[in-house]
Amino acid sequence: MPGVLGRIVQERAGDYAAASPELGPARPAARRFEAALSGPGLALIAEVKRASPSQGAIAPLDPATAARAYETGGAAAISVLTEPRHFDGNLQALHDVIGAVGLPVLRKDFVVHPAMLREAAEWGASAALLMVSVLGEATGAYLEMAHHLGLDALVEVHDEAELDVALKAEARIIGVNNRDLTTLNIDLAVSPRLIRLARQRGFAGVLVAESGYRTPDQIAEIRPLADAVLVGSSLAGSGDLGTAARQLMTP
Ligand SMILES: O=C(O)c1ccccc1NCC(=O)[C@H](O)[C@H](O)COP(=O)(O)O
Repeated sequence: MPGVLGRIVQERAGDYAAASPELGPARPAARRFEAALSGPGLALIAEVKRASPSQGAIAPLDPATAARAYETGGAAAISVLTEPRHFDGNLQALHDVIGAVGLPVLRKDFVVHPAMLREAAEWGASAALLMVSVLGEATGAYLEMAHHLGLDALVEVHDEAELDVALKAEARIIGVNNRDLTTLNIDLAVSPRLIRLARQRGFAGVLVAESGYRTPDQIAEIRPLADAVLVGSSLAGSGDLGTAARQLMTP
């Protein structure tokens, strides 16, 4: 895996190399994250994102305060980055956000070990991100582990081959990332193309457009196609997160 993605995956694998892969007992599926994205209209997943490889430092957000602002601004769910080296995230941020809002919370990380899912469930997250670019054919096994733990899974794809893997794994929620994680280039045409393709292939689950959205006009393009949109940098760096969330999503 080339580029920054390869480096992050290697680092996260090292972080969890000594962790137990035991999941523990099965937990009931609450499906709160899925339900929050399934209502009428385009739902917003607003991301607590303090830094990133593409932007460097974005804003020194207090996670709980940021999440409350997003909730006030109309978000349907919150995404919290827990990767420490490149995104300035951590599990405490996840914990703080879960305690601060009534919305379902997604653990956004580079899941490479079952312990990362166990942690997400134990800390009270509703969902975890599973990246096909990272997990490949193991995506289905990780999806089963997430469901065993009562978690929803946002299964992320960036091209047609990855979409095929997500469909074969019987993902219920598929996210299409506009950002190529090897080059970090953003192409907002990726989500519409793959979302249409997923529907043509009979996918009846939840479809999420991810990354690169900054303006209401860009949101208008994806509104008729996606069930939800995941937005991080443009909201996190806005200075007034609640107002920015509401203005972005106002048609
Ligand atoms: O954001 C990055 O630079 C990045 C680099 C390498 C791997 C992942 C990366 N981002 C993860 C995400 O998918 C985004 O945080 C999320 O979709 C929100 O994107 P944006 O609204 O563009 O911040």
